[in-house]
Amino acid sequence: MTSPALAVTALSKSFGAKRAVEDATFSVARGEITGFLGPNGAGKTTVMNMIVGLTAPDAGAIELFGVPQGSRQRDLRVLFGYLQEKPRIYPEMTARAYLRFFADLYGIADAGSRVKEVIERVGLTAAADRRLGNFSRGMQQRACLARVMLHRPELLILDEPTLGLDPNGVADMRAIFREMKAEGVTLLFSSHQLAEMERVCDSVVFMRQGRVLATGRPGELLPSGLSASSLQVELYETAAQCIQGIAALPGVARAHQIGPHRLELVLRGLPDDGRDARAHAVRLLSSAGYTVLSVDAATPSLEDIFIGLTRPESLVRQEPAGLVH
Ligand SMILES: Nc1ncnc2c1ncn2[C@@H]1O[C@H](COP(=O)(O)OP(=O)(O)OP(=O)(O)O)[C@@H](O)[C@H]1O
Repeated sequence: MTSPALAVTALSKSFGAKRAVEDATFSVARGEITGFLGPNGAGKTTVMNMIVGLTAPDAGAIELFGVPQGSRQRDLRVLFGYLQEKPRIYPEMTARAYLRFFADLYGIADAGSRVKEVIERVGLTAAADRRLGNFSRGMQQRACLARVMLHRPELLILDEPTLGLDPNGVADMRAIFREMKAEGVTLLFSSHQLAEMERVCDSVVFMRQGRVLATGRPGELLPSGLSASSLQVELYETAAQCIQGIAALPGVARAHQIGPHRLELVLRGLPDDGRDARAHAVRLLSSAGYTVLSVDAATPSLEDIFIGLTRPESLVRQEPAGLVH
């Protein structure tokens, strides 16, 4: 079996009394885009710094393409590129000069043509001879991304690459990720842009308070308490009037208001079959005297999952403002 691009096992790190990362285990499949998610201070940057060798773990193991970190067999640094959160640029340099400077520093043989290639890859050809200081935040971020891909790494590790970008900048970044994936590059990136993660990620890893809470494919991850028997129900009656009565019905595990006439309902003891669950909900609510206008299987978004995992006491849909930078 082919080894994953990255395997992190039981990784821990403390800074003094602060346990920044505790027993973190996850892997990143080759050729996939993996999103690394968690609230501020979850430990994502610390994990990334340990993966790339900037921070020494207290315990645990890291393998890159099947090779243990610290092994002398191969210089692992050539395998990955790392874009740190808030990377530094040299504002007085043009994008081309900046990239040429690093290409020479890294000893890249075909520096001139490789610089041209990466400039094209991140869509900066027209601006290549402008000074970085005059670039927008999104363009600066693209120049930094170009820098970390100069040496043709097989794995890109990107810490908050979309932080501070406007929606166009985020969409550009997403397109670049997809193109890189199509070329066979593996990506691991942290982000708070949940909707963006959902659209671009093959897999996600959730962290909170130093621990990995969940890993998996976005469509398959379910927050605790949500299951395939979670439904969104639209009623003729107002949700506020009937929420308590519905929550008290036998067979209803939870009921939350999610709109003036909409409820999220979790039924008890049903098989994971959406059709059965919907039919059951209609019968249950109708026989209790409610008028059901529609019932949909609730497909949790990454945002729902994030809230479910990071605030287990609350599965009520909330505005993302408190979670997004
Ligand atoms: N060098 C350090 N010294 C002391 N504490 C640190 C150090 N680096 C990180 N921490 C602490 O470890 C915890 C994890 O921080 P980390 O930066 O890894 O989280 P994060 O998930 O990347 O957060 P953010 O999304 O805000 O960047 C935080 O409580 C942080 O304050």
